[in-house]
Amino acid sequence: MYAKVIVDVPAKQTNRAFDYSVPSSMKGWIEVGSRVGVPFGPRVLQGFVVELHDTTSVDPKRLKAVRHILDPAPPLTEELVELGHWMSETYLCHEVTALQAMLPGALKAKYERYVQVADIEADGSPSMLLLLPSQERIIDYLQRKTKVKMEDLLEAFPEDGGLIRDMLEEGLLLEKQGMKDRGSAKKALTVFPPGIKIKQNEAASVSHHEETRSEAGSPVPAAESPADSAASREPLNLARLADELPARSHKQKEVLLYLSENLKPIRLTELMDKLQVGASTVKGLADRGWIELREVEVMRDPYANRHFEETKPLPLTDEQQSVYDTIAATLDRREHQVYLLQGVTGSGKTEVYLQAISRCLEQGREAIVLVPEISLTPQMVERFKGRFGDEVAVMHSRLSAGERYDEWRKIMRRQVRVVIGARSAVFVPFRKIGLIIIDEEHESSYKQEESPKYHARDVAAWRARYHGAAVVLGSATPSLESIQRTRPAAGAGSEYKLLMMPSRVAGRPLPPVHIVDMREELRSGNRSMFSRALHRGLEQRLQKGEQTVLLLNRRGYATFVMCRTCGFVAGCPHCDISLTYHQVSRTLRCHYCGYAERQMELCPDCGSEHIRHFGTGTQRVEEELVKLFPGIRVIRMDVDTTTEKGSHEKWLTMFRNKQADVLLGTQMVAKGLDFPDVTLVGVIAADTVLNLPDFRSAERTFQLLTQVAGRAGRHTLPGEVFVQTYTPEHYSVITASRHDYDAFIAEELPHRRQLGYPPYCRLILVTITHEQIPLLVRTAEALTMRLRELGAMEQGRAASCGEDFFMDVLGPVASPIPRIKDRYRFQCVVKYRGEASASRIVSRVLDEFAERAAKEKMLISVDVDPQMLM
Ligand SMILES: Nc1ncnc2c1ncn2[C@@H]1O[C@H](COP(=O)(O)OP(=O)(O)OP(=O)(O)O)[C@@H](O)[C@H]1O
Ligand SMILES: [Zn+2]
Ligand SMILES: [Zn+2]
Repeated sequence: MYAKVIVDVPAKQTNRAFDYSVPSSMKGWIEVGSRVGVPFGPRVLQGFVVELHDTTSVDPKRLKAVRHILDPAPPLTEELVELGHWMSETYLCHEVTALQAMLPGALKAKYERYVQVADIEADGSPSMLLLLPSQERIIDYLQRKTKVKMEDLLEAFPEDGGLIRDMLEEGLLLEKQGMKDRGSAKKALTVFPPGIKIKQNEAASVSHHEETRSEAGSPVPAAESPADSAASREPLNLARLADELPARSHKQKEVLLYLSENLKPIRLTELMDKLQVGASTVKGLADRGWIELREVEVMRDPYANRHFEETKPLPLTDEQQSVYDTIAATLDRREHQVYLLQGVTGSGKTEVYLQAISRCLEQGREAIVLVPEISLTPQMVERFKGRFGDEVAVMHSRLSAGERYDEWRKIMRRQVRVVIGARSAVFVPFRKIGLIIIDEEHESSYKQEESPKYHARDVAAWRARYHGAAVVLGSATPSLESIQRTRPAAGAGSEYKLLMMPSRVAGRPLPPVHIVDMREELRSGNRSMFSRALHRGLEQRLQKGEQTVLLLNRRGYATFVMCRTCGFVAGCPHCDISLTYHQVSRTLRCHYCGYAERQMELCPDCGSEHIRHFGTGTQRVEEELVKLFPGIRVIRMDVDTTTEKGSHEKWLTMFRNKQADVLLGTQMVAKGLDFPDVTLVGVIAADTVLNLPDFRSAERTFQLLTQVAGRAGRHTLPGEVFVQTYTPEHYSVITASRHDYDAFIAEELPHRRQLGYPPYCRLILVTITHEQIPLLVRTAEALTMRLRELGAMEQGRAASCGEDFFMDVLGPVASPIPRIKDRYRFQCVVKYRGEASASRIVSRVLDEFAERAAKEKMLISVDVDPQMLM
């Protein structure tokens, strides 16, 4: 048997599958999707099996063999391997990068370099070797230990770095590379009464309230287990043994009696807690061979101590019902279809998701729910756990690597059938997907900014097509790309189908939104960041004991340091960007390269002491709130206050329990929250996004304002919204204030069409970086020219066959951030319409330039469908 393996070296030369032979011992094990260790040159690398064959075109004698299989069951499915291939072509990334992105961080290989003594004997010339005493000491040290890391060796012989290097060069020492996973299963000592035979898998949920679903359906290494041998003997009678013990061993008696009544494995710590005995008491019994004590894998469950109120399906409103019926019919027919569910804020989209998932589970299929990271709030998790209980795994970045790994293992073991998570949860290794839901589908966080630069929406559609599954994209403010796809294309049907829920549940009205012109405020002498109207609104809410949500957009309110005498702004010496002030550590930091320096006391330019630290915008708002309304209780949620694990949850619970009057924050407070007593929403400054040099800025402004306005008056109390702005005439502000999506796109789409931006064209952003500008400019220009040339040729070819294809290349120009980490950055933008040939052209040009780029140390990166042109 032969395997094609993609190795873990993201480079052009290795971006293809290599052939290996499969030793017969592995034949029953190895599968497409297995993670393996394979010899590659002098090293052993991690790789993924992408194909298995009985024959090979390579001379079998020249093939190396697969060295190890790294996991008991393959972490990837055949489908995911195929998806990886599609991603590499679509997003122009290395295939291994795509495959790696599908695994939890814990499974990503970490390489460790070990130092070994060369096998001198085998060289046949031992007598020729004359070792220096210092060399002998090093060899002696290495022979006494195993797996000595290079760093450790250098630490043990701090004087001899040069000597060690020489020994490596002379071949006296060898460097070996080993592999290690970043995270691992957590183990806990577990007590086994005699005669209890248990499989590793089941042991995993020992003494956990979750019941164990049967087999994972995957082979697990037959661990040498003491319980197995115990089982072959006649089970010991624990009660009788307890009698044999002397009276002073009453603690041990207690343990034996407990175990004789509860003939099942129990975690050591739990047993100690229960019976108030020490570990030595239990270990003593194990030493006598009466019980078994061994380590088993346990699951970390971040929600273990949480009780979720069970919820029952609500009777649906007419609008919900008709949307649900359409989705359910598609599920029943096992058809593939992407739905765009446009439902205003508070229209009850979540209840539709829940009931659609129920239907999908009844069919024995699985469901994935994606939500933006910041709206993966406890409230959201609660809704799904409340309906589906232990069937739900949660994946988000606030879990530790270990916790995430455990959630992922639950999926591998088929212990859960619903996953709710942020972007990367789209890759969970389910095998029978029936439904994928993407909530707030317009959110830019569904696009990954690092390679693989995939969009979860498109990956979801791909997977759903593979499985014959439905996709539901939900939003009150769909992205223009998605809404465009609901419109019939020339000569064909539409790609997505539009479903609408235009009204709020129970006939509740959308809140009135008042636009406040802040220029007007200034003219009337109000210099505060609160307009008089918002001030009055806050006052009223405080009197009535109702709550307020205040939004301050983080972007545009950077936290920087400026000299008030000369206007000097502290910038990063390596990047063209200002440094960010971190109040806690009193440092200035660069968010792009990590450069940090101490807070300035004097201006480096003019020596002035008048340095002003602009704290986070939210911090300033908080200060002003407290000044204006003494005694006001404010919860501030921003990057500074939510880094600590669980802090998010803590703040929101406090707010829900009405321990605060105001929830003040960045985008975090705009989405998904559903609090009955919030009757006022204030937007401190609506323009901060509008001023960004980004063709999506109007769309983002409209979305953010609509979302945050949607937090008010969601239950019985009516709500009200104030939007403060310096551009009250802008259509994104006006249409958002009227909750009028159609009016917004009626203004926005013609702009996009005129400028040739998405959704009318697609974009590919090519960024080129180098330390020297002249070289950079030359290469950037050559590359852009070549793109233009090939684009024109393709356009000509398409025109002659009557195909619709258009391609244009803008640039090259300096990137909006012209320098990062001492590298200058230039970019060009490919605009195109029509089928995928543009990415083929870009891919071809990259290939042509690969050698030159390597020689010149030029870095070229590509972003297909970029969210930002940065
Ligand atoms: N059929 C129903 N009957 C009664 N109440 C409902 C029903 N459906 C939803 N609700 C309630 O209406 C409120 C709003 O629903 P939900 O949060 O799902 O809205 P949404 O459409 O997701 O809004 P947003 O886009 O703002 O997140 C919730 O409190 C929910 O419990
Ligand atoms: Zn100065
Ligand atoms: Zn920097």
